[in-house]
Amino acid sequence: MSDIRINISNKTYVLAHDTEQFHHAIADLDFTVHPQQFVCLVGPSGCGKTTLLNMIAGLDPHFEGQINIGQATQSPTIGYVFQNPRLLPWLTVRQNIEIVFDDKPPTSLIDNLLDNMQLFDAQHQYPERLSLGMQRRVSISRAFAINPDILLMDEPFVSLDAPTARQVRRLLYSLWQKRPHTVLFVTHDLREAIALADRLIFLSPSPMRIVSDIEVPIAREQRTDEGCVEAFREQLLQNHPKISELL
Ligand SMILES: Nc1ncnc2c1ncn2[C@@H]1O[C@H](COP(=O)(O)OP(=O)(O)OP(=O)(O)O)[C@@H](O)[C@H]1O
Repeated sequence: MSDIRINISNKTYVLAHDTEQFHHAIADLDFTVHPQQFVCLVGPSGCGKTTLLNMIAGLDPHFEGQINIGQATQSPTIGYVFQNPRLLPWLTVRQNIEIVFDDKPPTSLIDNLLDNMQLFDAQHQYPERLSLGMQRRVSISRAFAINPDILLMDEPFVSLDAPTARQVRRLLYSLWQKRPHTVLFVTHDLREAIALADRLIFLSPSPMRIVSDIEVPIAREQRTDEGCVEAFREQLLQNHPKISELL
């Protein structure tokens, strides 16, 4: 897998054709993500983060600019964890993960994912019986199942209570360490971003641009130390006061 280059000069939504009303969502956004880098995108509500992920996923081709992922000859595999877990209610946990395969996947692959996400005992349950935290773990497992080159995650822990979010974050992190992929992870939570990311990209209100692009210098083994994360957060807010306006 090579670098991902994102260079978007303009993304505009047409709000009403008859009155020529537009929303200028993204302008002059240019950055490169290196293989297996974990990047958190942080920006205010409505600034265009989901729009950007949809464009990278190929779900929205209507923009000016270029997104270059991997080799031109080989299209990359992209996993997408949406804000809403989007599980199929008539399928069990296990079937909701298996559904991303054309043929039946190896039993051990699904077993390992279920095990890693602490879902093994719930594998035959249907989504309506699952807590939101469990549903989110299923959707993360489903995205990892295809062993993606790039994993797009759109606020996957939003609306979870703090202890559940911490638990799912730890599970995600340990899964990612076993199978590192390039990750673009959207969040509003600066502590969460610092605990997970190699790099933080702060984004402006629309039209969305990069405000700051900052490496996280904390060693991986120290990321579970909340004191360490908090100290870096305070330092960041002090050195880059504009960031607090974006949270
Ligand atoms: N299909 C669409 N048609 C018109 N406007 C849209 C469409 N999709 C998104 N928008 C607008 O584009 C802007 C960016 O939306 P987007 O969902 O990408 O923001 P976001 O940063 O992901 O927000 P949040 O953090 O609240 O999820 C918003 O003003 C939104 O109303």
